[in-house]
Amino acid sequence: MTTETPFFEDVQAHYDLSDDFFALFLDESRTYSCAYFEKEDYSLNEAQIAKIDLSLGKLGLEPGMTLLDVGCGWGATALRAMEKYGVNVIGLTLSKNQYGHVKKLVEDKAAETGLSGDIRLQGWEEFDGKVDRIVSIGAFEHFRFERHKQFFDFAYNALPDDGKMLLHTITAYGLSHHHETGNKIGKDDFAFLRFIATEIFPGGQLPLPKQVTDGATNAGFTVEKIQPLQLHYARTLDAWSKALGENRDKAIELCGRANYNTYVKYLSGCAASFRKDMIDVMQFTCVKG
Ligand SMILES: C[S@@+](CC[C@H](N)C(=O)[O-])C[C@H]1O[C@@H](n2cnc3c(N)ncnc32)[C@H](O)[C@@H]1O
Repeated sequence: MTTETPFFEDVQAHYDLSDDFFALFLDESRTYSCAYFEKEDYSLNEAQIAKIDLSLGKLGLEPGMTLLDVGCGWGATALRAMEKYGVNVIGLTLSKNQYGHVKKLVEDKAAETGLSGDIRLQGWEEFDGKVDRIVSIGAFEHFRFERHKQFFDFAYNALPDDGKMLLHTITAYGLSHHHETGNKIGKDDFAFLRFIATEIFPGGQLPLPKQVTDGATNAGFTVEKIQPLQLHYARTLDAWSKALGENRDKAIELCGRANYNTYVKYLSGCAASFRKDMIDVMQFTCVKG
């Protein structure tokens, strides 16, 4: 456990806008991260389940283990882990709305399966237990550079000698990458990323892939595999944009025209940033031992 206070206010400013609003464009599992279109004809929901299975499948889960989900969102990964792998789960979120939504679902699943399911309104900064495996999907972007070392040390110490962590995060590319690839990046591209880090995800920061691998290896992990999913995120964002557009009137009724317009800009602009190779999204399999 660290002595740091999690960034509750910044995180809640985004996720606690309105559950009904997010439900208008997310799939029915309310997974809010890059889907994995493993098969060309997958629906968004099938691709979200495929991403969750891809992530959990890298962890070597065995029935009876305890899995920590750092940034459990609306609970799809924790529920799937209980159902498919027979593991106990602890899920952490900083969002009050997500906590209210997932706690009951996971408790019901625990009663049905005889497993333990514990959802907490708590940051990893405040977590003090030992677990067998860690999964973290789409949360690292909120942790801030100055806490990366603490996060990797925390994860390393929470795991047993043969422990594993699957870390899934959006990453940025530096100027040297754009020089090498001949990618034409302009002021507007950087202005868009600033808009995301101020108006959409306040305090959000995108690491370079090397920052993730250095952070993990400095803590003692070996990064066994890195899997980029860049164009899968563009496609996910297209699906969210389309669904939001189809629900325009309801979205405006729930959250106002300004929020609707901001989300249209955010979702379509992020899809373009993935396609332009400005940003990527990667799964890092970090193993101890
Ligand atoms: C983009 S959502 C992803 C949710 C989920 N993993 C998914 O794929 O749908 C990011 C999640 O990270 C959580 N989060 C952000 N900072 C956190 C922290 N310091 N500790 C724990 N959770 C955090 C948020 O509350 C939210 O649940």
